[in-house]
This record gives sequence, C-alpha cells and structure tokens, in this order.
Amino acid sequence: EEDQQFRSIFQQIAGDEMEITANELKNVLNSIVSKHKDLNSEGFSLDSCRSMISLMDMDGTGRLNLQEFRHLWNKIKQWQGIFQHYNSDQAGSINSYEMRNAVNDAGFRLNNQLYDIITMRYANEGMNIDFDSFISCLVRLEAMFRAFQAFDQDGDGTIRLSVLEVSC
Ligand SMILES: O=C(O)/C(S)=C/c1c[nH]c2cc(Br)ccc12
Repeated sequence: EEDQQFRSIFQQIAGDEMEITANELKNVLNSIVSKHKDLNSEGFSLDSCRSMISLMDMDGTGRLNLQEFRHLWNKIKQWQGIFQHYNSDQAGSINSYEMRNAVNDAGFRLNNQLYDIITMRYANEGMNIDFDSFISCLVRLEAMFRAFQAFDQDGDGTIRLSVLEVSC
C-alpha cells in the first residue's frame, strides 16, 4: 500500500517520461520544505539537486527513475530525522557544534579541520546551518566517500589520482 502511494507520488512528479529531472526534484523538495515550519531553508538550489541526482543516478541518465528516487528519498528522510534531533528548539537551523554531532550520526568520521571547513562552507552569517545546507553537505560527503572507496581498491585508505581522475 505504502509502495503504491510512493509510486503515485513519483508518477505525479516525474510525468510520462517516468524520470525526475533536477528541476522537478528542486520543485518537489522546496514545496515540502516550505510546508515544514520547523525547517529553515532558503530552498534547495538547482546545483544541489544536480549533486543529489549524480549521487543516486545509477544508470547514468542524469535523471532519477523510481528506485533511484526512492533511495534518495529514504536518505533525505533519514538525514532529516538526524537534523530534527538537533533542531530541538525548532529554530530550524543547527549550530556548528550540533552540525559536528549530526554529521557523526550520519556515519561520517571527519577530523577537526574538516568539520571546521564544512561549517565555514555551509553556515550562514549566524554560524548556523539551515536544513537545505545540511542535506547538501551530506550529499557531497556521501559522494566524496563513495568516489574515494571506488578508487581505493585494496582498501588501505590511500588512493592515487591522476589530474584527469579528479572529478569536479
Ligand atoms: O517530519 C517528518 O516526520 C518527515 S518524514 C519529514 C520528511 C521526510 N522527507 C522529507 C524531505 C524533506 Br526535503 C523535508 C522533510 C522531510
């Protein structure tokens, strides 16, 4: 039953071509976020949505089919739960200290320097991280770690990259 519901939601977003473009993803994510008064967001950018698609796009179409969209949806739902855990005061954003714990809860183990870098990259003037920035950060972390693992064949935690292999 729940799957039918999900399939029909996907159908509404994707339309006849049964694939979701970055623009369609941006519109649906922003319509959901705008309904969540407990989530601060300036809205997902098209660039962030392109990153989400490239993270999930297994068949290289540049669009999301049903199972790719379901995988992304479940990720965002999981990450949203983590964000809400730290957004206890319902302020809609989390501070840099909470960001460190939230990134940890999402399964990423970073060093202090990296935590500082991602805080500077994603925090707003008040040094707080909005929901869309939080999701965008985790999408990029997931993509980076997945790319690293793809190169680290022997699993020794080090890789060699030629200039051509350094993807943007
Ligand atoms: O508040 C909730 O219980 C859920 S399940 C929220 C969400 C579940 N998926 C989401 C995606 C975006 Br974008 C924003 C909020 C959610």
